[in-house]
Amino acid sequence: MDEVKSLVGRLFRSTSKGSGEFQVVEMKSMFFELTLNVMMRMIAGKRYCRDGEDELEEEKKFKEIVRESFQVSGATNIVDFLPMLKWVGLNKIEKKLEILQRKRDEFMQNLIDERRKLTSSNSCYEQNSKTIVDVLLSAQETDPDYYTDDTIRGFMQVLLSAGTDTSAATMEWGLSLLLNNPKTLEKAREEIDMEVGQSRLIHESNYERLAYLHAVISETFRMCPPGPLLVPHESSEECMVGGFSIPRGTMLLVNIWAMHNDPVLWENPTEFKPDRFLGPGLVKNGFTFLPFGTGRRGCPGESLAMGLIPLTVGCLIQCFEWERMGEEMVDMNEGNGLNMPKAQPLVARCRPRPAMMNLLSQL
Ligand code: HEM
Repeated sequence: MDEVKSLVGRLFRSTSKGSGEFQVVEMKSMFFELTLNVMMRMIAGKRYCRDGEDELEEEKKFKEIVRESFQVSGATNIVDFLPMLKWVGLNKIEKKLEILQRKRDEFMQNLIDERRKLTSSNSCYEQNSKTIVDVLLSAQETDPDYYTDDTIRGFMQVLLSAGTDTSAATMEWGLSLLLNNPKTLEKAREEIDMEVGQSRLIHESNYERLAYLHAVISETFRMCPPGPLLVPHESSEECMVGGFSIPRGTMLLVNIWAMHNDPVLWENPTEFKPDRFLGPGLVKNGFTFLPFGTGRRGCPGESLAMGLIPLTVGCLIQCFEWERMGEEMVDMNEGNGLNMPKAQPLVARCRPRPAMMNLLSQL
């Protein structure tokens, strides 16, 4: 909640300068910084994106590592397909990855060492301020062969790359869809005004009563799933899938984008219709809607994401008025990258809602 409040406060400060005029805001980086702060606070108890304060050297280094990691994560490495090209010097991506990995390891190791020092020197260390690194370090005490520093660094990196861009991209797609469908935005706001009011921000405890907001998020996941092919799975035994015999050891990619947009399964799949997730028409067969995958290797971050995304999008609807940059629709094309990013970062016009000014000025 702290981080969502901080995002809302930051947006308020940057949009309340004019005399009630709409201001242009770029939302992609705002969402990304929000999810980066949430993850890094959980992992190591630190935030790296702070509003209005001078950037520390450590913050600069961290942002550079994150930027480089995302740049190379979706890149095609031609040497994977034609290994002999390595000998003619076409392995630049591999070299880049090696350098990046060294930088990442050094950075993560410093964080581990810092937490190790802090927890061992602080005898009245509070249980509820434990980070993921602290938990892994205490597991290291009982099982040092498994929980090595190397493994802990790996955990940190996986959580960071799986938990930031996915949630940020969903918020960006969701707000873009709402800007292109202002009546839906209005309906979601009416629900929030009725169930939460205007004297406090949405809280997770209100979720049960915000069915339409959740339907908006589900419809966003249906149309723009951030893991469109899940992650590659491998058959551990020979099996039959949809009448095809799949040998043991086959790599299986599940195209959930195609499933979520299949006209046989969904009426008018290209239309943004959150109502399809409400009431008796609710999708009953869970295997037609799998934004987080399923089974043993399904996403372990689902509840975290489903705590954060409705909260963020809901607070933005509750506190601000939103408009597209002009008559033209927000561009909904996809760019390159693992998590189906938008081709163009979302830029919109935004101003605080008069009814929320009192609350916003206290943030
Ligand atoms: C909008 C948010 C998110 C979406 C749509 C999403 C989606 C997915 C999908 C589709 C998979 C592959 C599942 C499969 O193949 O069956 C996955 C795996 C994973 N996700 Fe997420 N995720 C999100 C947020 C998060 C967050 C916040 C975290 C971390 C806290 C996280 C951590 C992971 C990890 C560690 C895996 C690998 C699990 C494994 O291989 O066993 N994800 N996610």
